[in-house]
Amino acid sequence: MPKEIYDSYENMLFNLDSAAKKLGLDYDDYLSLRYPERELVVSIPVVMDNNHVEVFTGYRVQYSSSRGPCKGGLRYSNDVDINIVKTLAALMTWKSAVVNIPFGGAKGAIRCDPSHLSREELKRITRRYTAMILPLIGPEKDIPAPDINTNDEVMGWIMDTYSMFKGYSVPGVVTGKPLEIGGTLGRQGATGRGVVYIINDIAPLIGFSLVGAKVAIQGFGKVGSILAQLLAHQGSKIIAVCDISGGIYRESGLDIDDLIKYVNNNPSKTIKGYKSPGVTEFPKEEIFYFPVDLFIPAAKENQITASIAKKLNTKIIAEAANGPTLVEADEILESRKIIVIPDILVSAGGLVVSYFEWVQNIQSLMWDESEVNELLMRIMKRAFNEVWAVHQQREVNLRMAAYMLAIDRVVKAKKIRGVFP
Ligand SMILES: NC(=O)C1=CN([C@@H]2O[C@H](COP(=O)(O)OP(=O)(O)OC[C@H]3O[C@@H](n4cnc5c(N)ncnc54)[C@H](OP(=O)(O)O)[C@@H]3O)[C@@H](O)[C@H]2O)C=CC1
Ligand SMILES: O=C(O)CCC(=O)C(=O)O
Repeated sequence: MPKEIYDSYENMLFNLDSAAKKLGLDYDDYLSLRYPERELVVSIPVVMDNNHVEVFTGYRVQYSSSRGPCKGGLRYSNDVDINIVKTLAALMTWKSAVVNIPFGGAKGAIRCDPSHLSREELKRITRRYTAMILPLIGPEKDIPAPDINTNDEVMGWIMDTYSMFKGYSVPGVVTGKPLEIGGTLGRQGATGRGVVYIINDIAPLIGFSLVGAKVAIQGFGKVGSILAQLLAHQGSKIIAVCDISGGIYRESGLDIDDLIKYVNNNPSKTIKGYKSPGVTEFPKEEIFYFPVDLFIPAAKENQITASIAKKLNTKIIAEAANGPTLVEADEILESRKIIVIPDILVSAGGLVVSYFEWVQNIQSLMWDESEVNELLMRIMKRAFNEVWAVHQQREVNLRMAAYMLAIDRVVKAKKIRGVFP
């Protein structure tokens, strides 16, 4: 058993190397996949509301463009560094390949705490960051999208800044933007919707039913809240959720529609202070320990460590967050027969609908929401079936199956392009 790996990039490399080995790849054929194509670190000077200047650090990592333009979200958080951005950019590469859409992978971040910044400060930081990464992005090169603590409004600011430099409107430079400026119907709930589609796909194959299933969810943001709502509407009991402020629990299931309304109206945009009959509070670190049928990490990476894996009391984990499970935890979960549906498959819904948004932008088309959701379901189902087939044929777990599918596709693209001898 390998030592417990807390370095997220090492964690990703471990999975990449294992998949390459199982595929029987030559080291020469996949060595370049262990490195990002391009990394940019920028220092962003911004005049704050108090008229003093602060300098923020920003990142954009383009991991691979072998299968198409680089694609991936932009995160605002105090705990980002180049290592985590590289990891997330790699995961985007594998994710695009698993769902077989013509994108590579990228990720961006700005080290900041948005809860301590005014809207105007955030806007100035975003605009300056955009100007500084401008040579790297564009509809044919690299297309940012929302991730932790960013949203459609932030995407609108990026689009505007990029368009100002170009001298004309370029909607296709970002996805996840407001509908009024070229966003697509269906993007806001797409990641959560994709998670629920995949759980519905796997359910009959493993004798699982979402109706009446007990669920715990870590993270109640853009992804966690929507998937909680969709699962609740399908008859699951969401017994516990948490965000950065703490957790809430109700044995008979939380009223998710009511909770979403509460969070939207709460000035802190958290679940803190939510009261309802039968609801009790718990410290957020305890989210892992409720006896449930389905556990969904929807917050951030490196959450499920070996010690947590030993105690998790669930049948299935659906990784809505990117990179929530450490390698050593994976081994423990497998030995405990807990099924892990990996991030690069189950969380791909947002990416897929971003692809639809980009397609609409470059063709000046506008699709109906039903068209978006139907095609999302088809693409997610195709990806699930392909991962499941590798899982069955090669007798590997679902993460390894997804990595094998993805890496094979990226290596083939590189070979066809003549990158390797
Ligand atoms: N947005 C997207 O389309 C996609 C996102 N993802 C991944 O999903 C995850 C969530 O992203 P998203 O929903 O967009 O981000 P948001 O910023 O909208 O939400 C993040 C949620 O996680 C909570 N959170 C953060 N840290 C902790 C913690 N230590 N313990 C418990 N809760 C915590 C936040 O709480 P609070 O709000 O109180 O800070 C918030 O509820 C990330 O891993 C992201 O990379 C994956 C695919 C696509
Ligand atoms: O919508 C996108 O392009 C990317 C979303 C993302 O960052 C992710 O899937 O992690």
